Order: sequence, then C-alpha cells, then structure tokens
Amino acid sequence: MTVTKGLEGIVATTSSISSIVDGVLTYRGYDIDDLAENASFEETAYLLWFGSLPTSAELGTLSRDLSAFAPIPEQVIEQMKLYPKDTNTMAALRTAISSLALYDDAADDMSREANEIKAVKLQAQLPTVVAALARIRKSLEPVAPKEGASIAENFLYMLWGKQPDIVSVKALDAALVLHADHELNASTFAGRVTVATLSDIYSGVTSAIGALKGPLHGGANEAVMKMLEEIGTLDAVEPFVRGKLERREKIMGFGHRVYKNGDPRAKHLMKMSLELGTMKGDTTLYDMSVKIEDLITGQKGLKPNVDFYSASVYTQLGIERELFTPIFAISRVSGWTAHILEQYGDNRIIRPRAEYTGLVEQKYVPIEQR
Ligand SMILES: CC(=O)SCCNC(=O)CCNC(=O)[C@H](O)C(C)(C)COP(=O)(O)OP(=O)(O)OC[C@H]1O[C@@H](n2cnc3c(N)ncnc32)[C@H](O)[C@@H]1OP(=O)(O)O
Ligand SMILES: O=C([O-])CC(=O)C(=O)O
Repeated sequence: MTVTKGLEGIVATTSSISSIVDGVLTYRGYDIDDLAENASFEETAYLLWFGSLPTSAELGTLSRDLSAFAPIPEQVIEQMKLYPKDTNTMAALRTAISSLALYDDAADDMSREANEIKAVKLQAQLPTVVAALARIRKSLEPVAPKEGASIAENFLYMLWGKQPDIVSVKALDAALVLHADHELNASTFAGRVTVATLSDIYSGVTSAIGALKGPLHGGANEAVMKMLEEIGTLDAVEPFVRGKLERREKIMGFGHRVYKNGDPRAKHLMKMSLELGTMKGDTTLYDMSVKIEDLITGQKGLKPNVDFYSASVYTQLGIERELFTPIFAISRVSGWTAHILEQYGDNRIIRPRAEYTGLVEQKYVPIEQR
C-alpha cells in the first residue's frame, strides 16, 4: 500500500463543475477572471447547478425561486434563540442548517427534481440563517427576507436591518462569485463523501459546513482578521511576521494545496480591498496586508490565497469577523450542492483504505489482571 498523506495529488473523482489547470480556475469552462468581472452570483450559481449560463427568463425564474424559498421555518428561528450567544457562528450555522431538514417534507426524496429544488432552497435559506444568527447574537430580532432582492443585497439587508448601499452589495456579490466553487476542496469532498452513502442533501451540506469551519480551510479568513487585529499598525507588521517565521508558525491566508504560484482569486479581492479602503479614506488594513504579503512571499515564497484579502474586504464593508466563514458558506453552498447533484448522478460509495500501523496479536486480558 502506498499512503499519500492528505491525499495530495490523488485524483478521487471526475467532475465537470470546476477545474484548476496550471493555476487557472474555471467554472464550467468559464475563467474565474471573466466571471468575477461580469457575472452576478445568481448567474454563477445557475451555471454551477445546470451547466450553462442562464437566459433572462431562466435567471428570472431562479431569482423568484430564491426569493420564495428565503424565509426559514419559525421553529428554526426559535431554536436559534436558544443557542448560547457567544457560540462559534459556524457551529451554530452547522446546527441550524441540519435542523432545516426536519421541516422539509421532501428531505429524503432522492429524485433529481426534488434534489434540484432542495439545492436552490438551501442556497436561498443559508443567508437568512446567517443573518438571523448574527442578529440574535446581538439580542436583535431577525429581519425577514426582502422579495426581489439579490442574495448579496438581501443578506446585507437582513443583517443590518436597512437597505444596503450599492457599493457594498456589488462588492459582496463579487466576493460570492469568487468563493462559489473550487474543485475537490476539503468541504466539497466531505459533502460528496456523505451523500455517496445515499444520505440526503442536508446531511451533505451539514458535513461540508463542518469541514469549512476549520482554520486550514474556510476558517482561515477569520484567522487572518484576528492576525490583523493583533498586529494593529503598519509599523508592527515587520516584527510580527519576523517572530512568526522564527517560531516556524503558520501565517493564515497563505499557501495552498493546489496553487503553488498564486491563487487567481486573490488579486480580485486585493483590488477590492484597496478600492474600499480608498473610498473610506483609510487604507491601513490594505497597506498592512500588502506588507505581510511582501514579507511572506519574499521570505517563504508563499502566496496569498482567497482567504487573505477577503478579511480586509469584509471588515471594510462593516461586517464582523465572526461572519466571514459563514459568508464563505453562503457562497460555497452553490458549489457544494452542484457537486452533491453530480455525485448522486453517478454514484459509488467513497471508501478508501488505511494502512494499519497499530499493535498486532494482542490477547484479551480480564480486567482484574490489567
Ligand atoms: C479556502 C481555503 O481553504 S484556502 C486555504 C486556507 N488556509 C490557510 O490559509 C491556512 C494556512 N495555510 C496552510 O495551512 C497550508 O498552506 C494549506 C492547509 C492551505 C495547504 O496545506 P498543504 O498542502 O498540506 O501544504 P504544506 O503544509 O505541505 O506546505 C508546504 C510547506 O509550506 C509551509 N507552509 C504552508 N503554508 C504555510 C503558511 N500559511 N505559513 C507558513 N508556512 C506555510 C509548510 O509548513 C510546509 O513547509 P515544510 O515543507 O518546511 O514543512
Ligand atoms: O481548494 C482548496 O483546497 C481550498 C480552496 O481554495 C477553496 O476551497 O476555495
């Protein structure tokens, strides 16, 4: 048996949803740079689920479905009010999304049609859950979704309880496009492993949320912001990074399993971070981030990943750190559900082997003789 730690370089499935070839990321054959500049998040989600960009009529239908599905059951809201207020937001999200299944009569309907509807429903409801969790944490009443608004607009509206400005909506929409899918990343793989047992789509998304939470994956965006807060000023960047490198500690938001010459999504978020800082008349967070990048890339050859500049983008949008990874989930649920539909379409249980390295030839010893 050959063991490849972390399954590095192992091709575990075929997929026609997204690809990373020579550092270029595509969704269904469209370059991420093209989509980041031109596509809305709703168009992107449609592309991931159904394989082509929507016509106006198809996009209209999807937008109406997303609006219609956005409200969540009152019981789920009441349960969320019972969660400890200081609990990890991703832990709360994992629980709330799992509980949505209890109120969906079609949760175990495994037909393609029912699963497509549940994919759209999960996409519609996840932002409502995250916004409600954020408000409940602050002892505020959740705000009901607004009809006819895009996912980005609706999320900020439900979060802030007022109509968001156009700049914030555009920036969040672009960030959602950039995070929507990423081949066989850890959370998508977790979701596919779960549904490959023919478990339901809610179980798959719940597994995926659990995997995204970790700081080596989606949780890195919150860890980056924690680091920026800890550093505090531009002058403190250099000694901070030097200390980290001397102690051989990881710098969050850098490195990637697949990209060794840079993550194509990072440049878009970097540009957004500068634009938002310039508009606000304070580019400190951007300047600190660039200085960290220069030092880490110069000394370790590591490049920033998608999580690095998203931290300063979200902070400059006025979004609290605890919501960064849940916002990643708001976007990635489109990719997770597209992969889950693909897995159901050509399923085989995912069950690799382990090389045993434990004790052998042990004999049972009665408890009083141990
Ligand atoms: C959306 C996303 O999930 S993007 C990734 C988000 N995660 C992070 O930003 C966390 C920080 N980064 C990391 O932990 C890693 O780079 C990962 C998890 C992303 C990839 O892990 P792997 O593919 O296993 O990379 P691996 O750990 O083998 O790294 C290779 C070398 O670079 C070093 N390295 C990798 N990332 C970092 C980092 N962020 N800071 C310092 N050193 C690093 C490793 O220590 C290792 O050095 P070594 O060969 O001397 O032991
Ligand atoms: O692909 C990965 O390993 C992690 C990543 O960048 C993502 O999920 O967006």
